[in-house]
Amino acid sequence: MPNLKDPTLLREECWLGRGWEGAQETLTVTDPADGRVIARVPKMGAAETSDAIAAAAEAFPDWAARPAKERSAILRRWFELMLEHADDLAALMTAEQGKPLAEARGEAVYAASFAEWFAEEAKRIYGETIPSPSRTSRLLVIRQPIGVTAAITPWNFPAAMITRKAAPALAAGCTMIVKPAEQTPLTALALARLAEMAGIPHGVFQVITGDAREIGGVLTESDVVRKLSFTGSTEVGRILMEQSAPTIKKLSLELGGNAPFIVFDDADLDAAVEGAVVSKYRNAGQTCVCANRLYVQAGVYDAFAAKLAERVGQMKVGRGDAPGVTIGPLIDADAMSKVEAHVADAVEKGAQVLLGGKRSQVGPVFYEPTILTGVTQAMRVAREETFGPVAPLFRFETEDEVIAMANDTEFGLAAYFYTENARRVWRVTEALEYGMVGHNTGLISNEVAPFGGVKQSGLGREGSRHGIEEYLELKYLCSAIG
Ligand SMILES: NC(=O)c1ccc[n+]([C@@H]2O[C@H](COP(=O)([O-])OP(=O)(O)OC[C@H]3O[C@@H](n4cnc5c(N)ncnc54)[C@H](O)[C@@H]3O)[C@@H](O)[C@H]2O)c1
Ligand SMILES: O=C[C@H](O)CS(=O)(=O)O
Repeated sequence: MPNLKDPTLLREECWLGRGWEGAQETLTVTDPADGRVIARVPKMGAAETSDAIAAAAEAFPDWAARPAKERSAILRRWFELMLEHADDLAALMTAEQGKPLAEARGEAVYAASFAEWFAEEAKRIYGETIPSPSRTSRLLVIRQPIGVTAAITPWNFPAAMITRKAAPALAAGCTMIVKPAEQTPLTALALARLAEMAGIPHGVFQVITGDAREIGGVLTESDVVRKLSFTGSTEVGRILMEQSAPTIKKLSLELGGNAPFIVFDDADLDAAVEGAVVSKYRNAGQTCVCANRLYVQAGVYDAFAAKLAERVGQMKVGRGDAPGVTIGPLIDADAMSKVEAHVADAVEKGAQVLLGGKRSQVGPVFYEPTILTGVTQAMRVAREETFGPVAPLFRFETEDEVIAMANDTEFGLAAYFYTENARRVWRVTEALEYGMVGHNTGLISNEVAPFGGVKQSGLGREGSRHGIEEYLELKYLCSAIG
């Protein structure tokens, strides 16, 4: 475990309504780079989840009744504390998730930005007046917090996926119970420690670790929990959607992706290579918006492949806390098996390995940054989210052909394309069936823009002015004055 500047950020207890709580049974937290146990956290279950829901319900009225400016100031303090402790948050993320330290620090700042943004949005939850159709009535709309909410989050962005939910929830006046991924609880618990330091009252923000199915079952079945925000695989999103149906919960689902990355003949190839690198290899390819399929127009295919290989060949595989490392470990052996299966399937069906294509010597869950050529739609990499540092290059001839291939998936989260043709920008942007599109860039995520997907990549949006609407209900008043 790294030495933290503030050791109180390393928590092996849950942050619940009554404060920090342990449990007889614990779950181990391991460093993915070498499998070492770095901490133990409580294995909480149904009883503790029910208690957390009760505490959240008890805290809700006062938190919702506070002036928005007061909630805003507390969220702002949480933001400031995240920035002040960014190095410690980064050290915890690298220790339990494996990402390179520089990326982890970037995530700490990114996570903090959601608290900053929604501290501001808290003060702008406006209502509406509506011109009445009659002389004797007056109509208006107010926005109110939905109440007790829950969040279930993934391991790949242990900090940002929590604040992207908790910040708007608390800004709106809701209370939130977070169940982080079992692989990355330490970052979540450190955020809880910072929430405690920021003065977020007990019960308003809780972090519970333990049995995912058991905790998730109680959260989804409870009629007190009026909103569930989930980020994770589409498969689990379906399960939670089904479990939430009996209580008609409001849902936000940020699910799987299968991003196309399209390079047209007229693209700036150097820019396209840089965009491909940042989109594909960030977090060792373990991001929901990473380029999963790279479509390159025939006229520039060989040149792009060569440039990309030269650039990727400079990458360094290793532990995330080692100097100069750009590709850290995959999260676990299952992730490694999936990446290997995807590469083997592609090669078996005729693809060639231009670079990498095998496990790194660094360790059992390290995979070499890889480029495949001669890839076709018949291969698994075309249909499934690889979630690893593998760039499969597909060749295409025409714009219509590549749009059809890009849209030939049940996913619709992010898509990218490179062209210098202004007319093509509008044609391709409007034709791509995705929630988010990057033009001449491979990095689109920030706190001010609406993040989310269409089709089976999810429901709703996070961040931006839209993100807070997920935690509000509209109430319409018709007042007779005649
Ligand atoms: N769209 C986005 O913003 C976004 C962001 C990050 C990750 N993801 C997606 O998440 C996936 C990778 O993350 P992951 O492996 O953590 O996903 P996952 O779906 O396996 O797990 C996500 C969370 O759900 C919990 N969970 C799993 N099964 C559950 C159940 N039956 N009941 C209740 N909770 C359950 C896990 O403990 C974890 O906290 C990828 O598909 C990736 O694309 C999407
Ligand atoms: O994995 C997907 C996350 O949303 C990562 S990011 O928001 O694109 O940084």
